[in-house]
This record gives sequence, structure tokens and C-alpha cells, in this order.
Amino acid sequence: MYSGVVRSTTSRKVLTLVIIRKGSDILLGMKKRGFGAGKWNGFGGKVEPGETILEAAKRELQEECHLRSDSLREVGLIEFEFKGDPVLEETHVLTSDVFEGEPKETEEMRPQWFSIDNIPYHQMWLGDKYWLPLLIQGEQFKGYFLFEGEEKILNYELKTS
Ligand SMILES: Nc1nc2c([nH]c(=O)n2[C@H]2C[C@H](O)[C@@H](COP(=O)(O)OP(=O)(O)OP(=O)(O)O)O2)c(=O)[nH]1
Repeated sequence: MYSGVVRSTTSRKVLTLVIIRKGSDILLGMKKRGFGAGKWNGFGGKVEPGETILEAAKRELQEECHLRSDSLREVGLIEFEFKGDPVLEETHVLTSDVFEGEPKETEEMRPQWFSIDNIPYHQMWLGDKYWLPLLIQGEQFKGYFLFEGEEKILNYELKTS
């Protein structure tokens, strides 16, 4: 947690977010329902009790787009906070370019490959344009984003390690 940031959070939700790469493409999914619906995003969700981060990331990748990967690496950790919401979302970002299967649409996500030169940032979470380029460059990073609603960032911090 960063110094100097005043927090009023009382609990944490641990989440995963997987970005699969293939050459100069990344795989995103259009979220069809629930939190973040209508946005392109990586694949992920809540870590269930008794699961490791890695197990949860693999499970969500398979559930949401039918890809399997035994080579996911954690490269980023981002805390998302929403003003007025006491829950801090601790999001573990993992990536790999080794996977099995073909991306397949599910009830949750419609997957699509995007060139890294043509990422649809205008239809993604607002903070993604800050940290996703770091992942693409192969960097490891830690970040914090304070949102007001879904469409405004009040404050953010991002550093590479
Ligand atoms: N790219 C991006 N992803 C985000 C942001 N904030 C945020 O929670 N996410 C990710 C983390 C998770 O992968 C996902 C939210 O997970 P969730 O567990 O609430 O979604 P869900 O309702 O589909 O949950 P589940 O049932 O699949 O576990 O969105 C953000 O600002 N940018």
C-alpha cells in the first residue's frame, strides 16, 4: 500500500486478470454481463476460498474463453478503489503467450484478438491505458486507481519494479 494515500477501505476483494498474448496481438473479451459489461477486458474474476491466485486465474481463463494455460506469470498488482465503496479490489494481473485451445465465446465474454497497435482503450476501463502498455513492454508493475463511478479517475499511482 502506498504512503500518503488516505484510505477508508475496510475489506479487500482478491481478483485475477489474465492478458494472453500471441506475437504482436493480445486477447481481450467483450464483457457481456455483470461488472464492467460493455468493456473489453482481460479474463478474470474473484479468487475463491482455498484457491491460489494462479489456480483462480487458470480457472477464469478457461471458464470465460475456453483457453488453457499452465504458464501464467504474475506481472502486475493493481488496487482499485471506488469512492464511497469500502471494498478495495486487489487485482493480480497475469500474462502468458503459451496456451492451448482456441478462444471461444461464452455467456460472460466474447473474445477477440487485437493488435497491440490497435487496442480499444476507448472501450476499456479508464486506467488500462496507463498500465497495459507496461505489460506489453514486458515490465512488472504495481498500481493504485481511485475511481469515482466507472468513468472518472480521481487519483492514481503506478510504478514499475
Ligand atoms: N482491465 C481492468 N480490469 C478491471 C478493472 N477493475 C476491475 O475490477 N477489473 C477486473 C478484475 C476482474 O478480472 C474483473 C472483475 O471481477 P468480478 O469478479 O467482479 O467479475 P465477475 O462479476 O465476472 O466475477 P466472477 O463471478 O467471474 O468471479 O474486472 C479495471 O479498472 N481495469
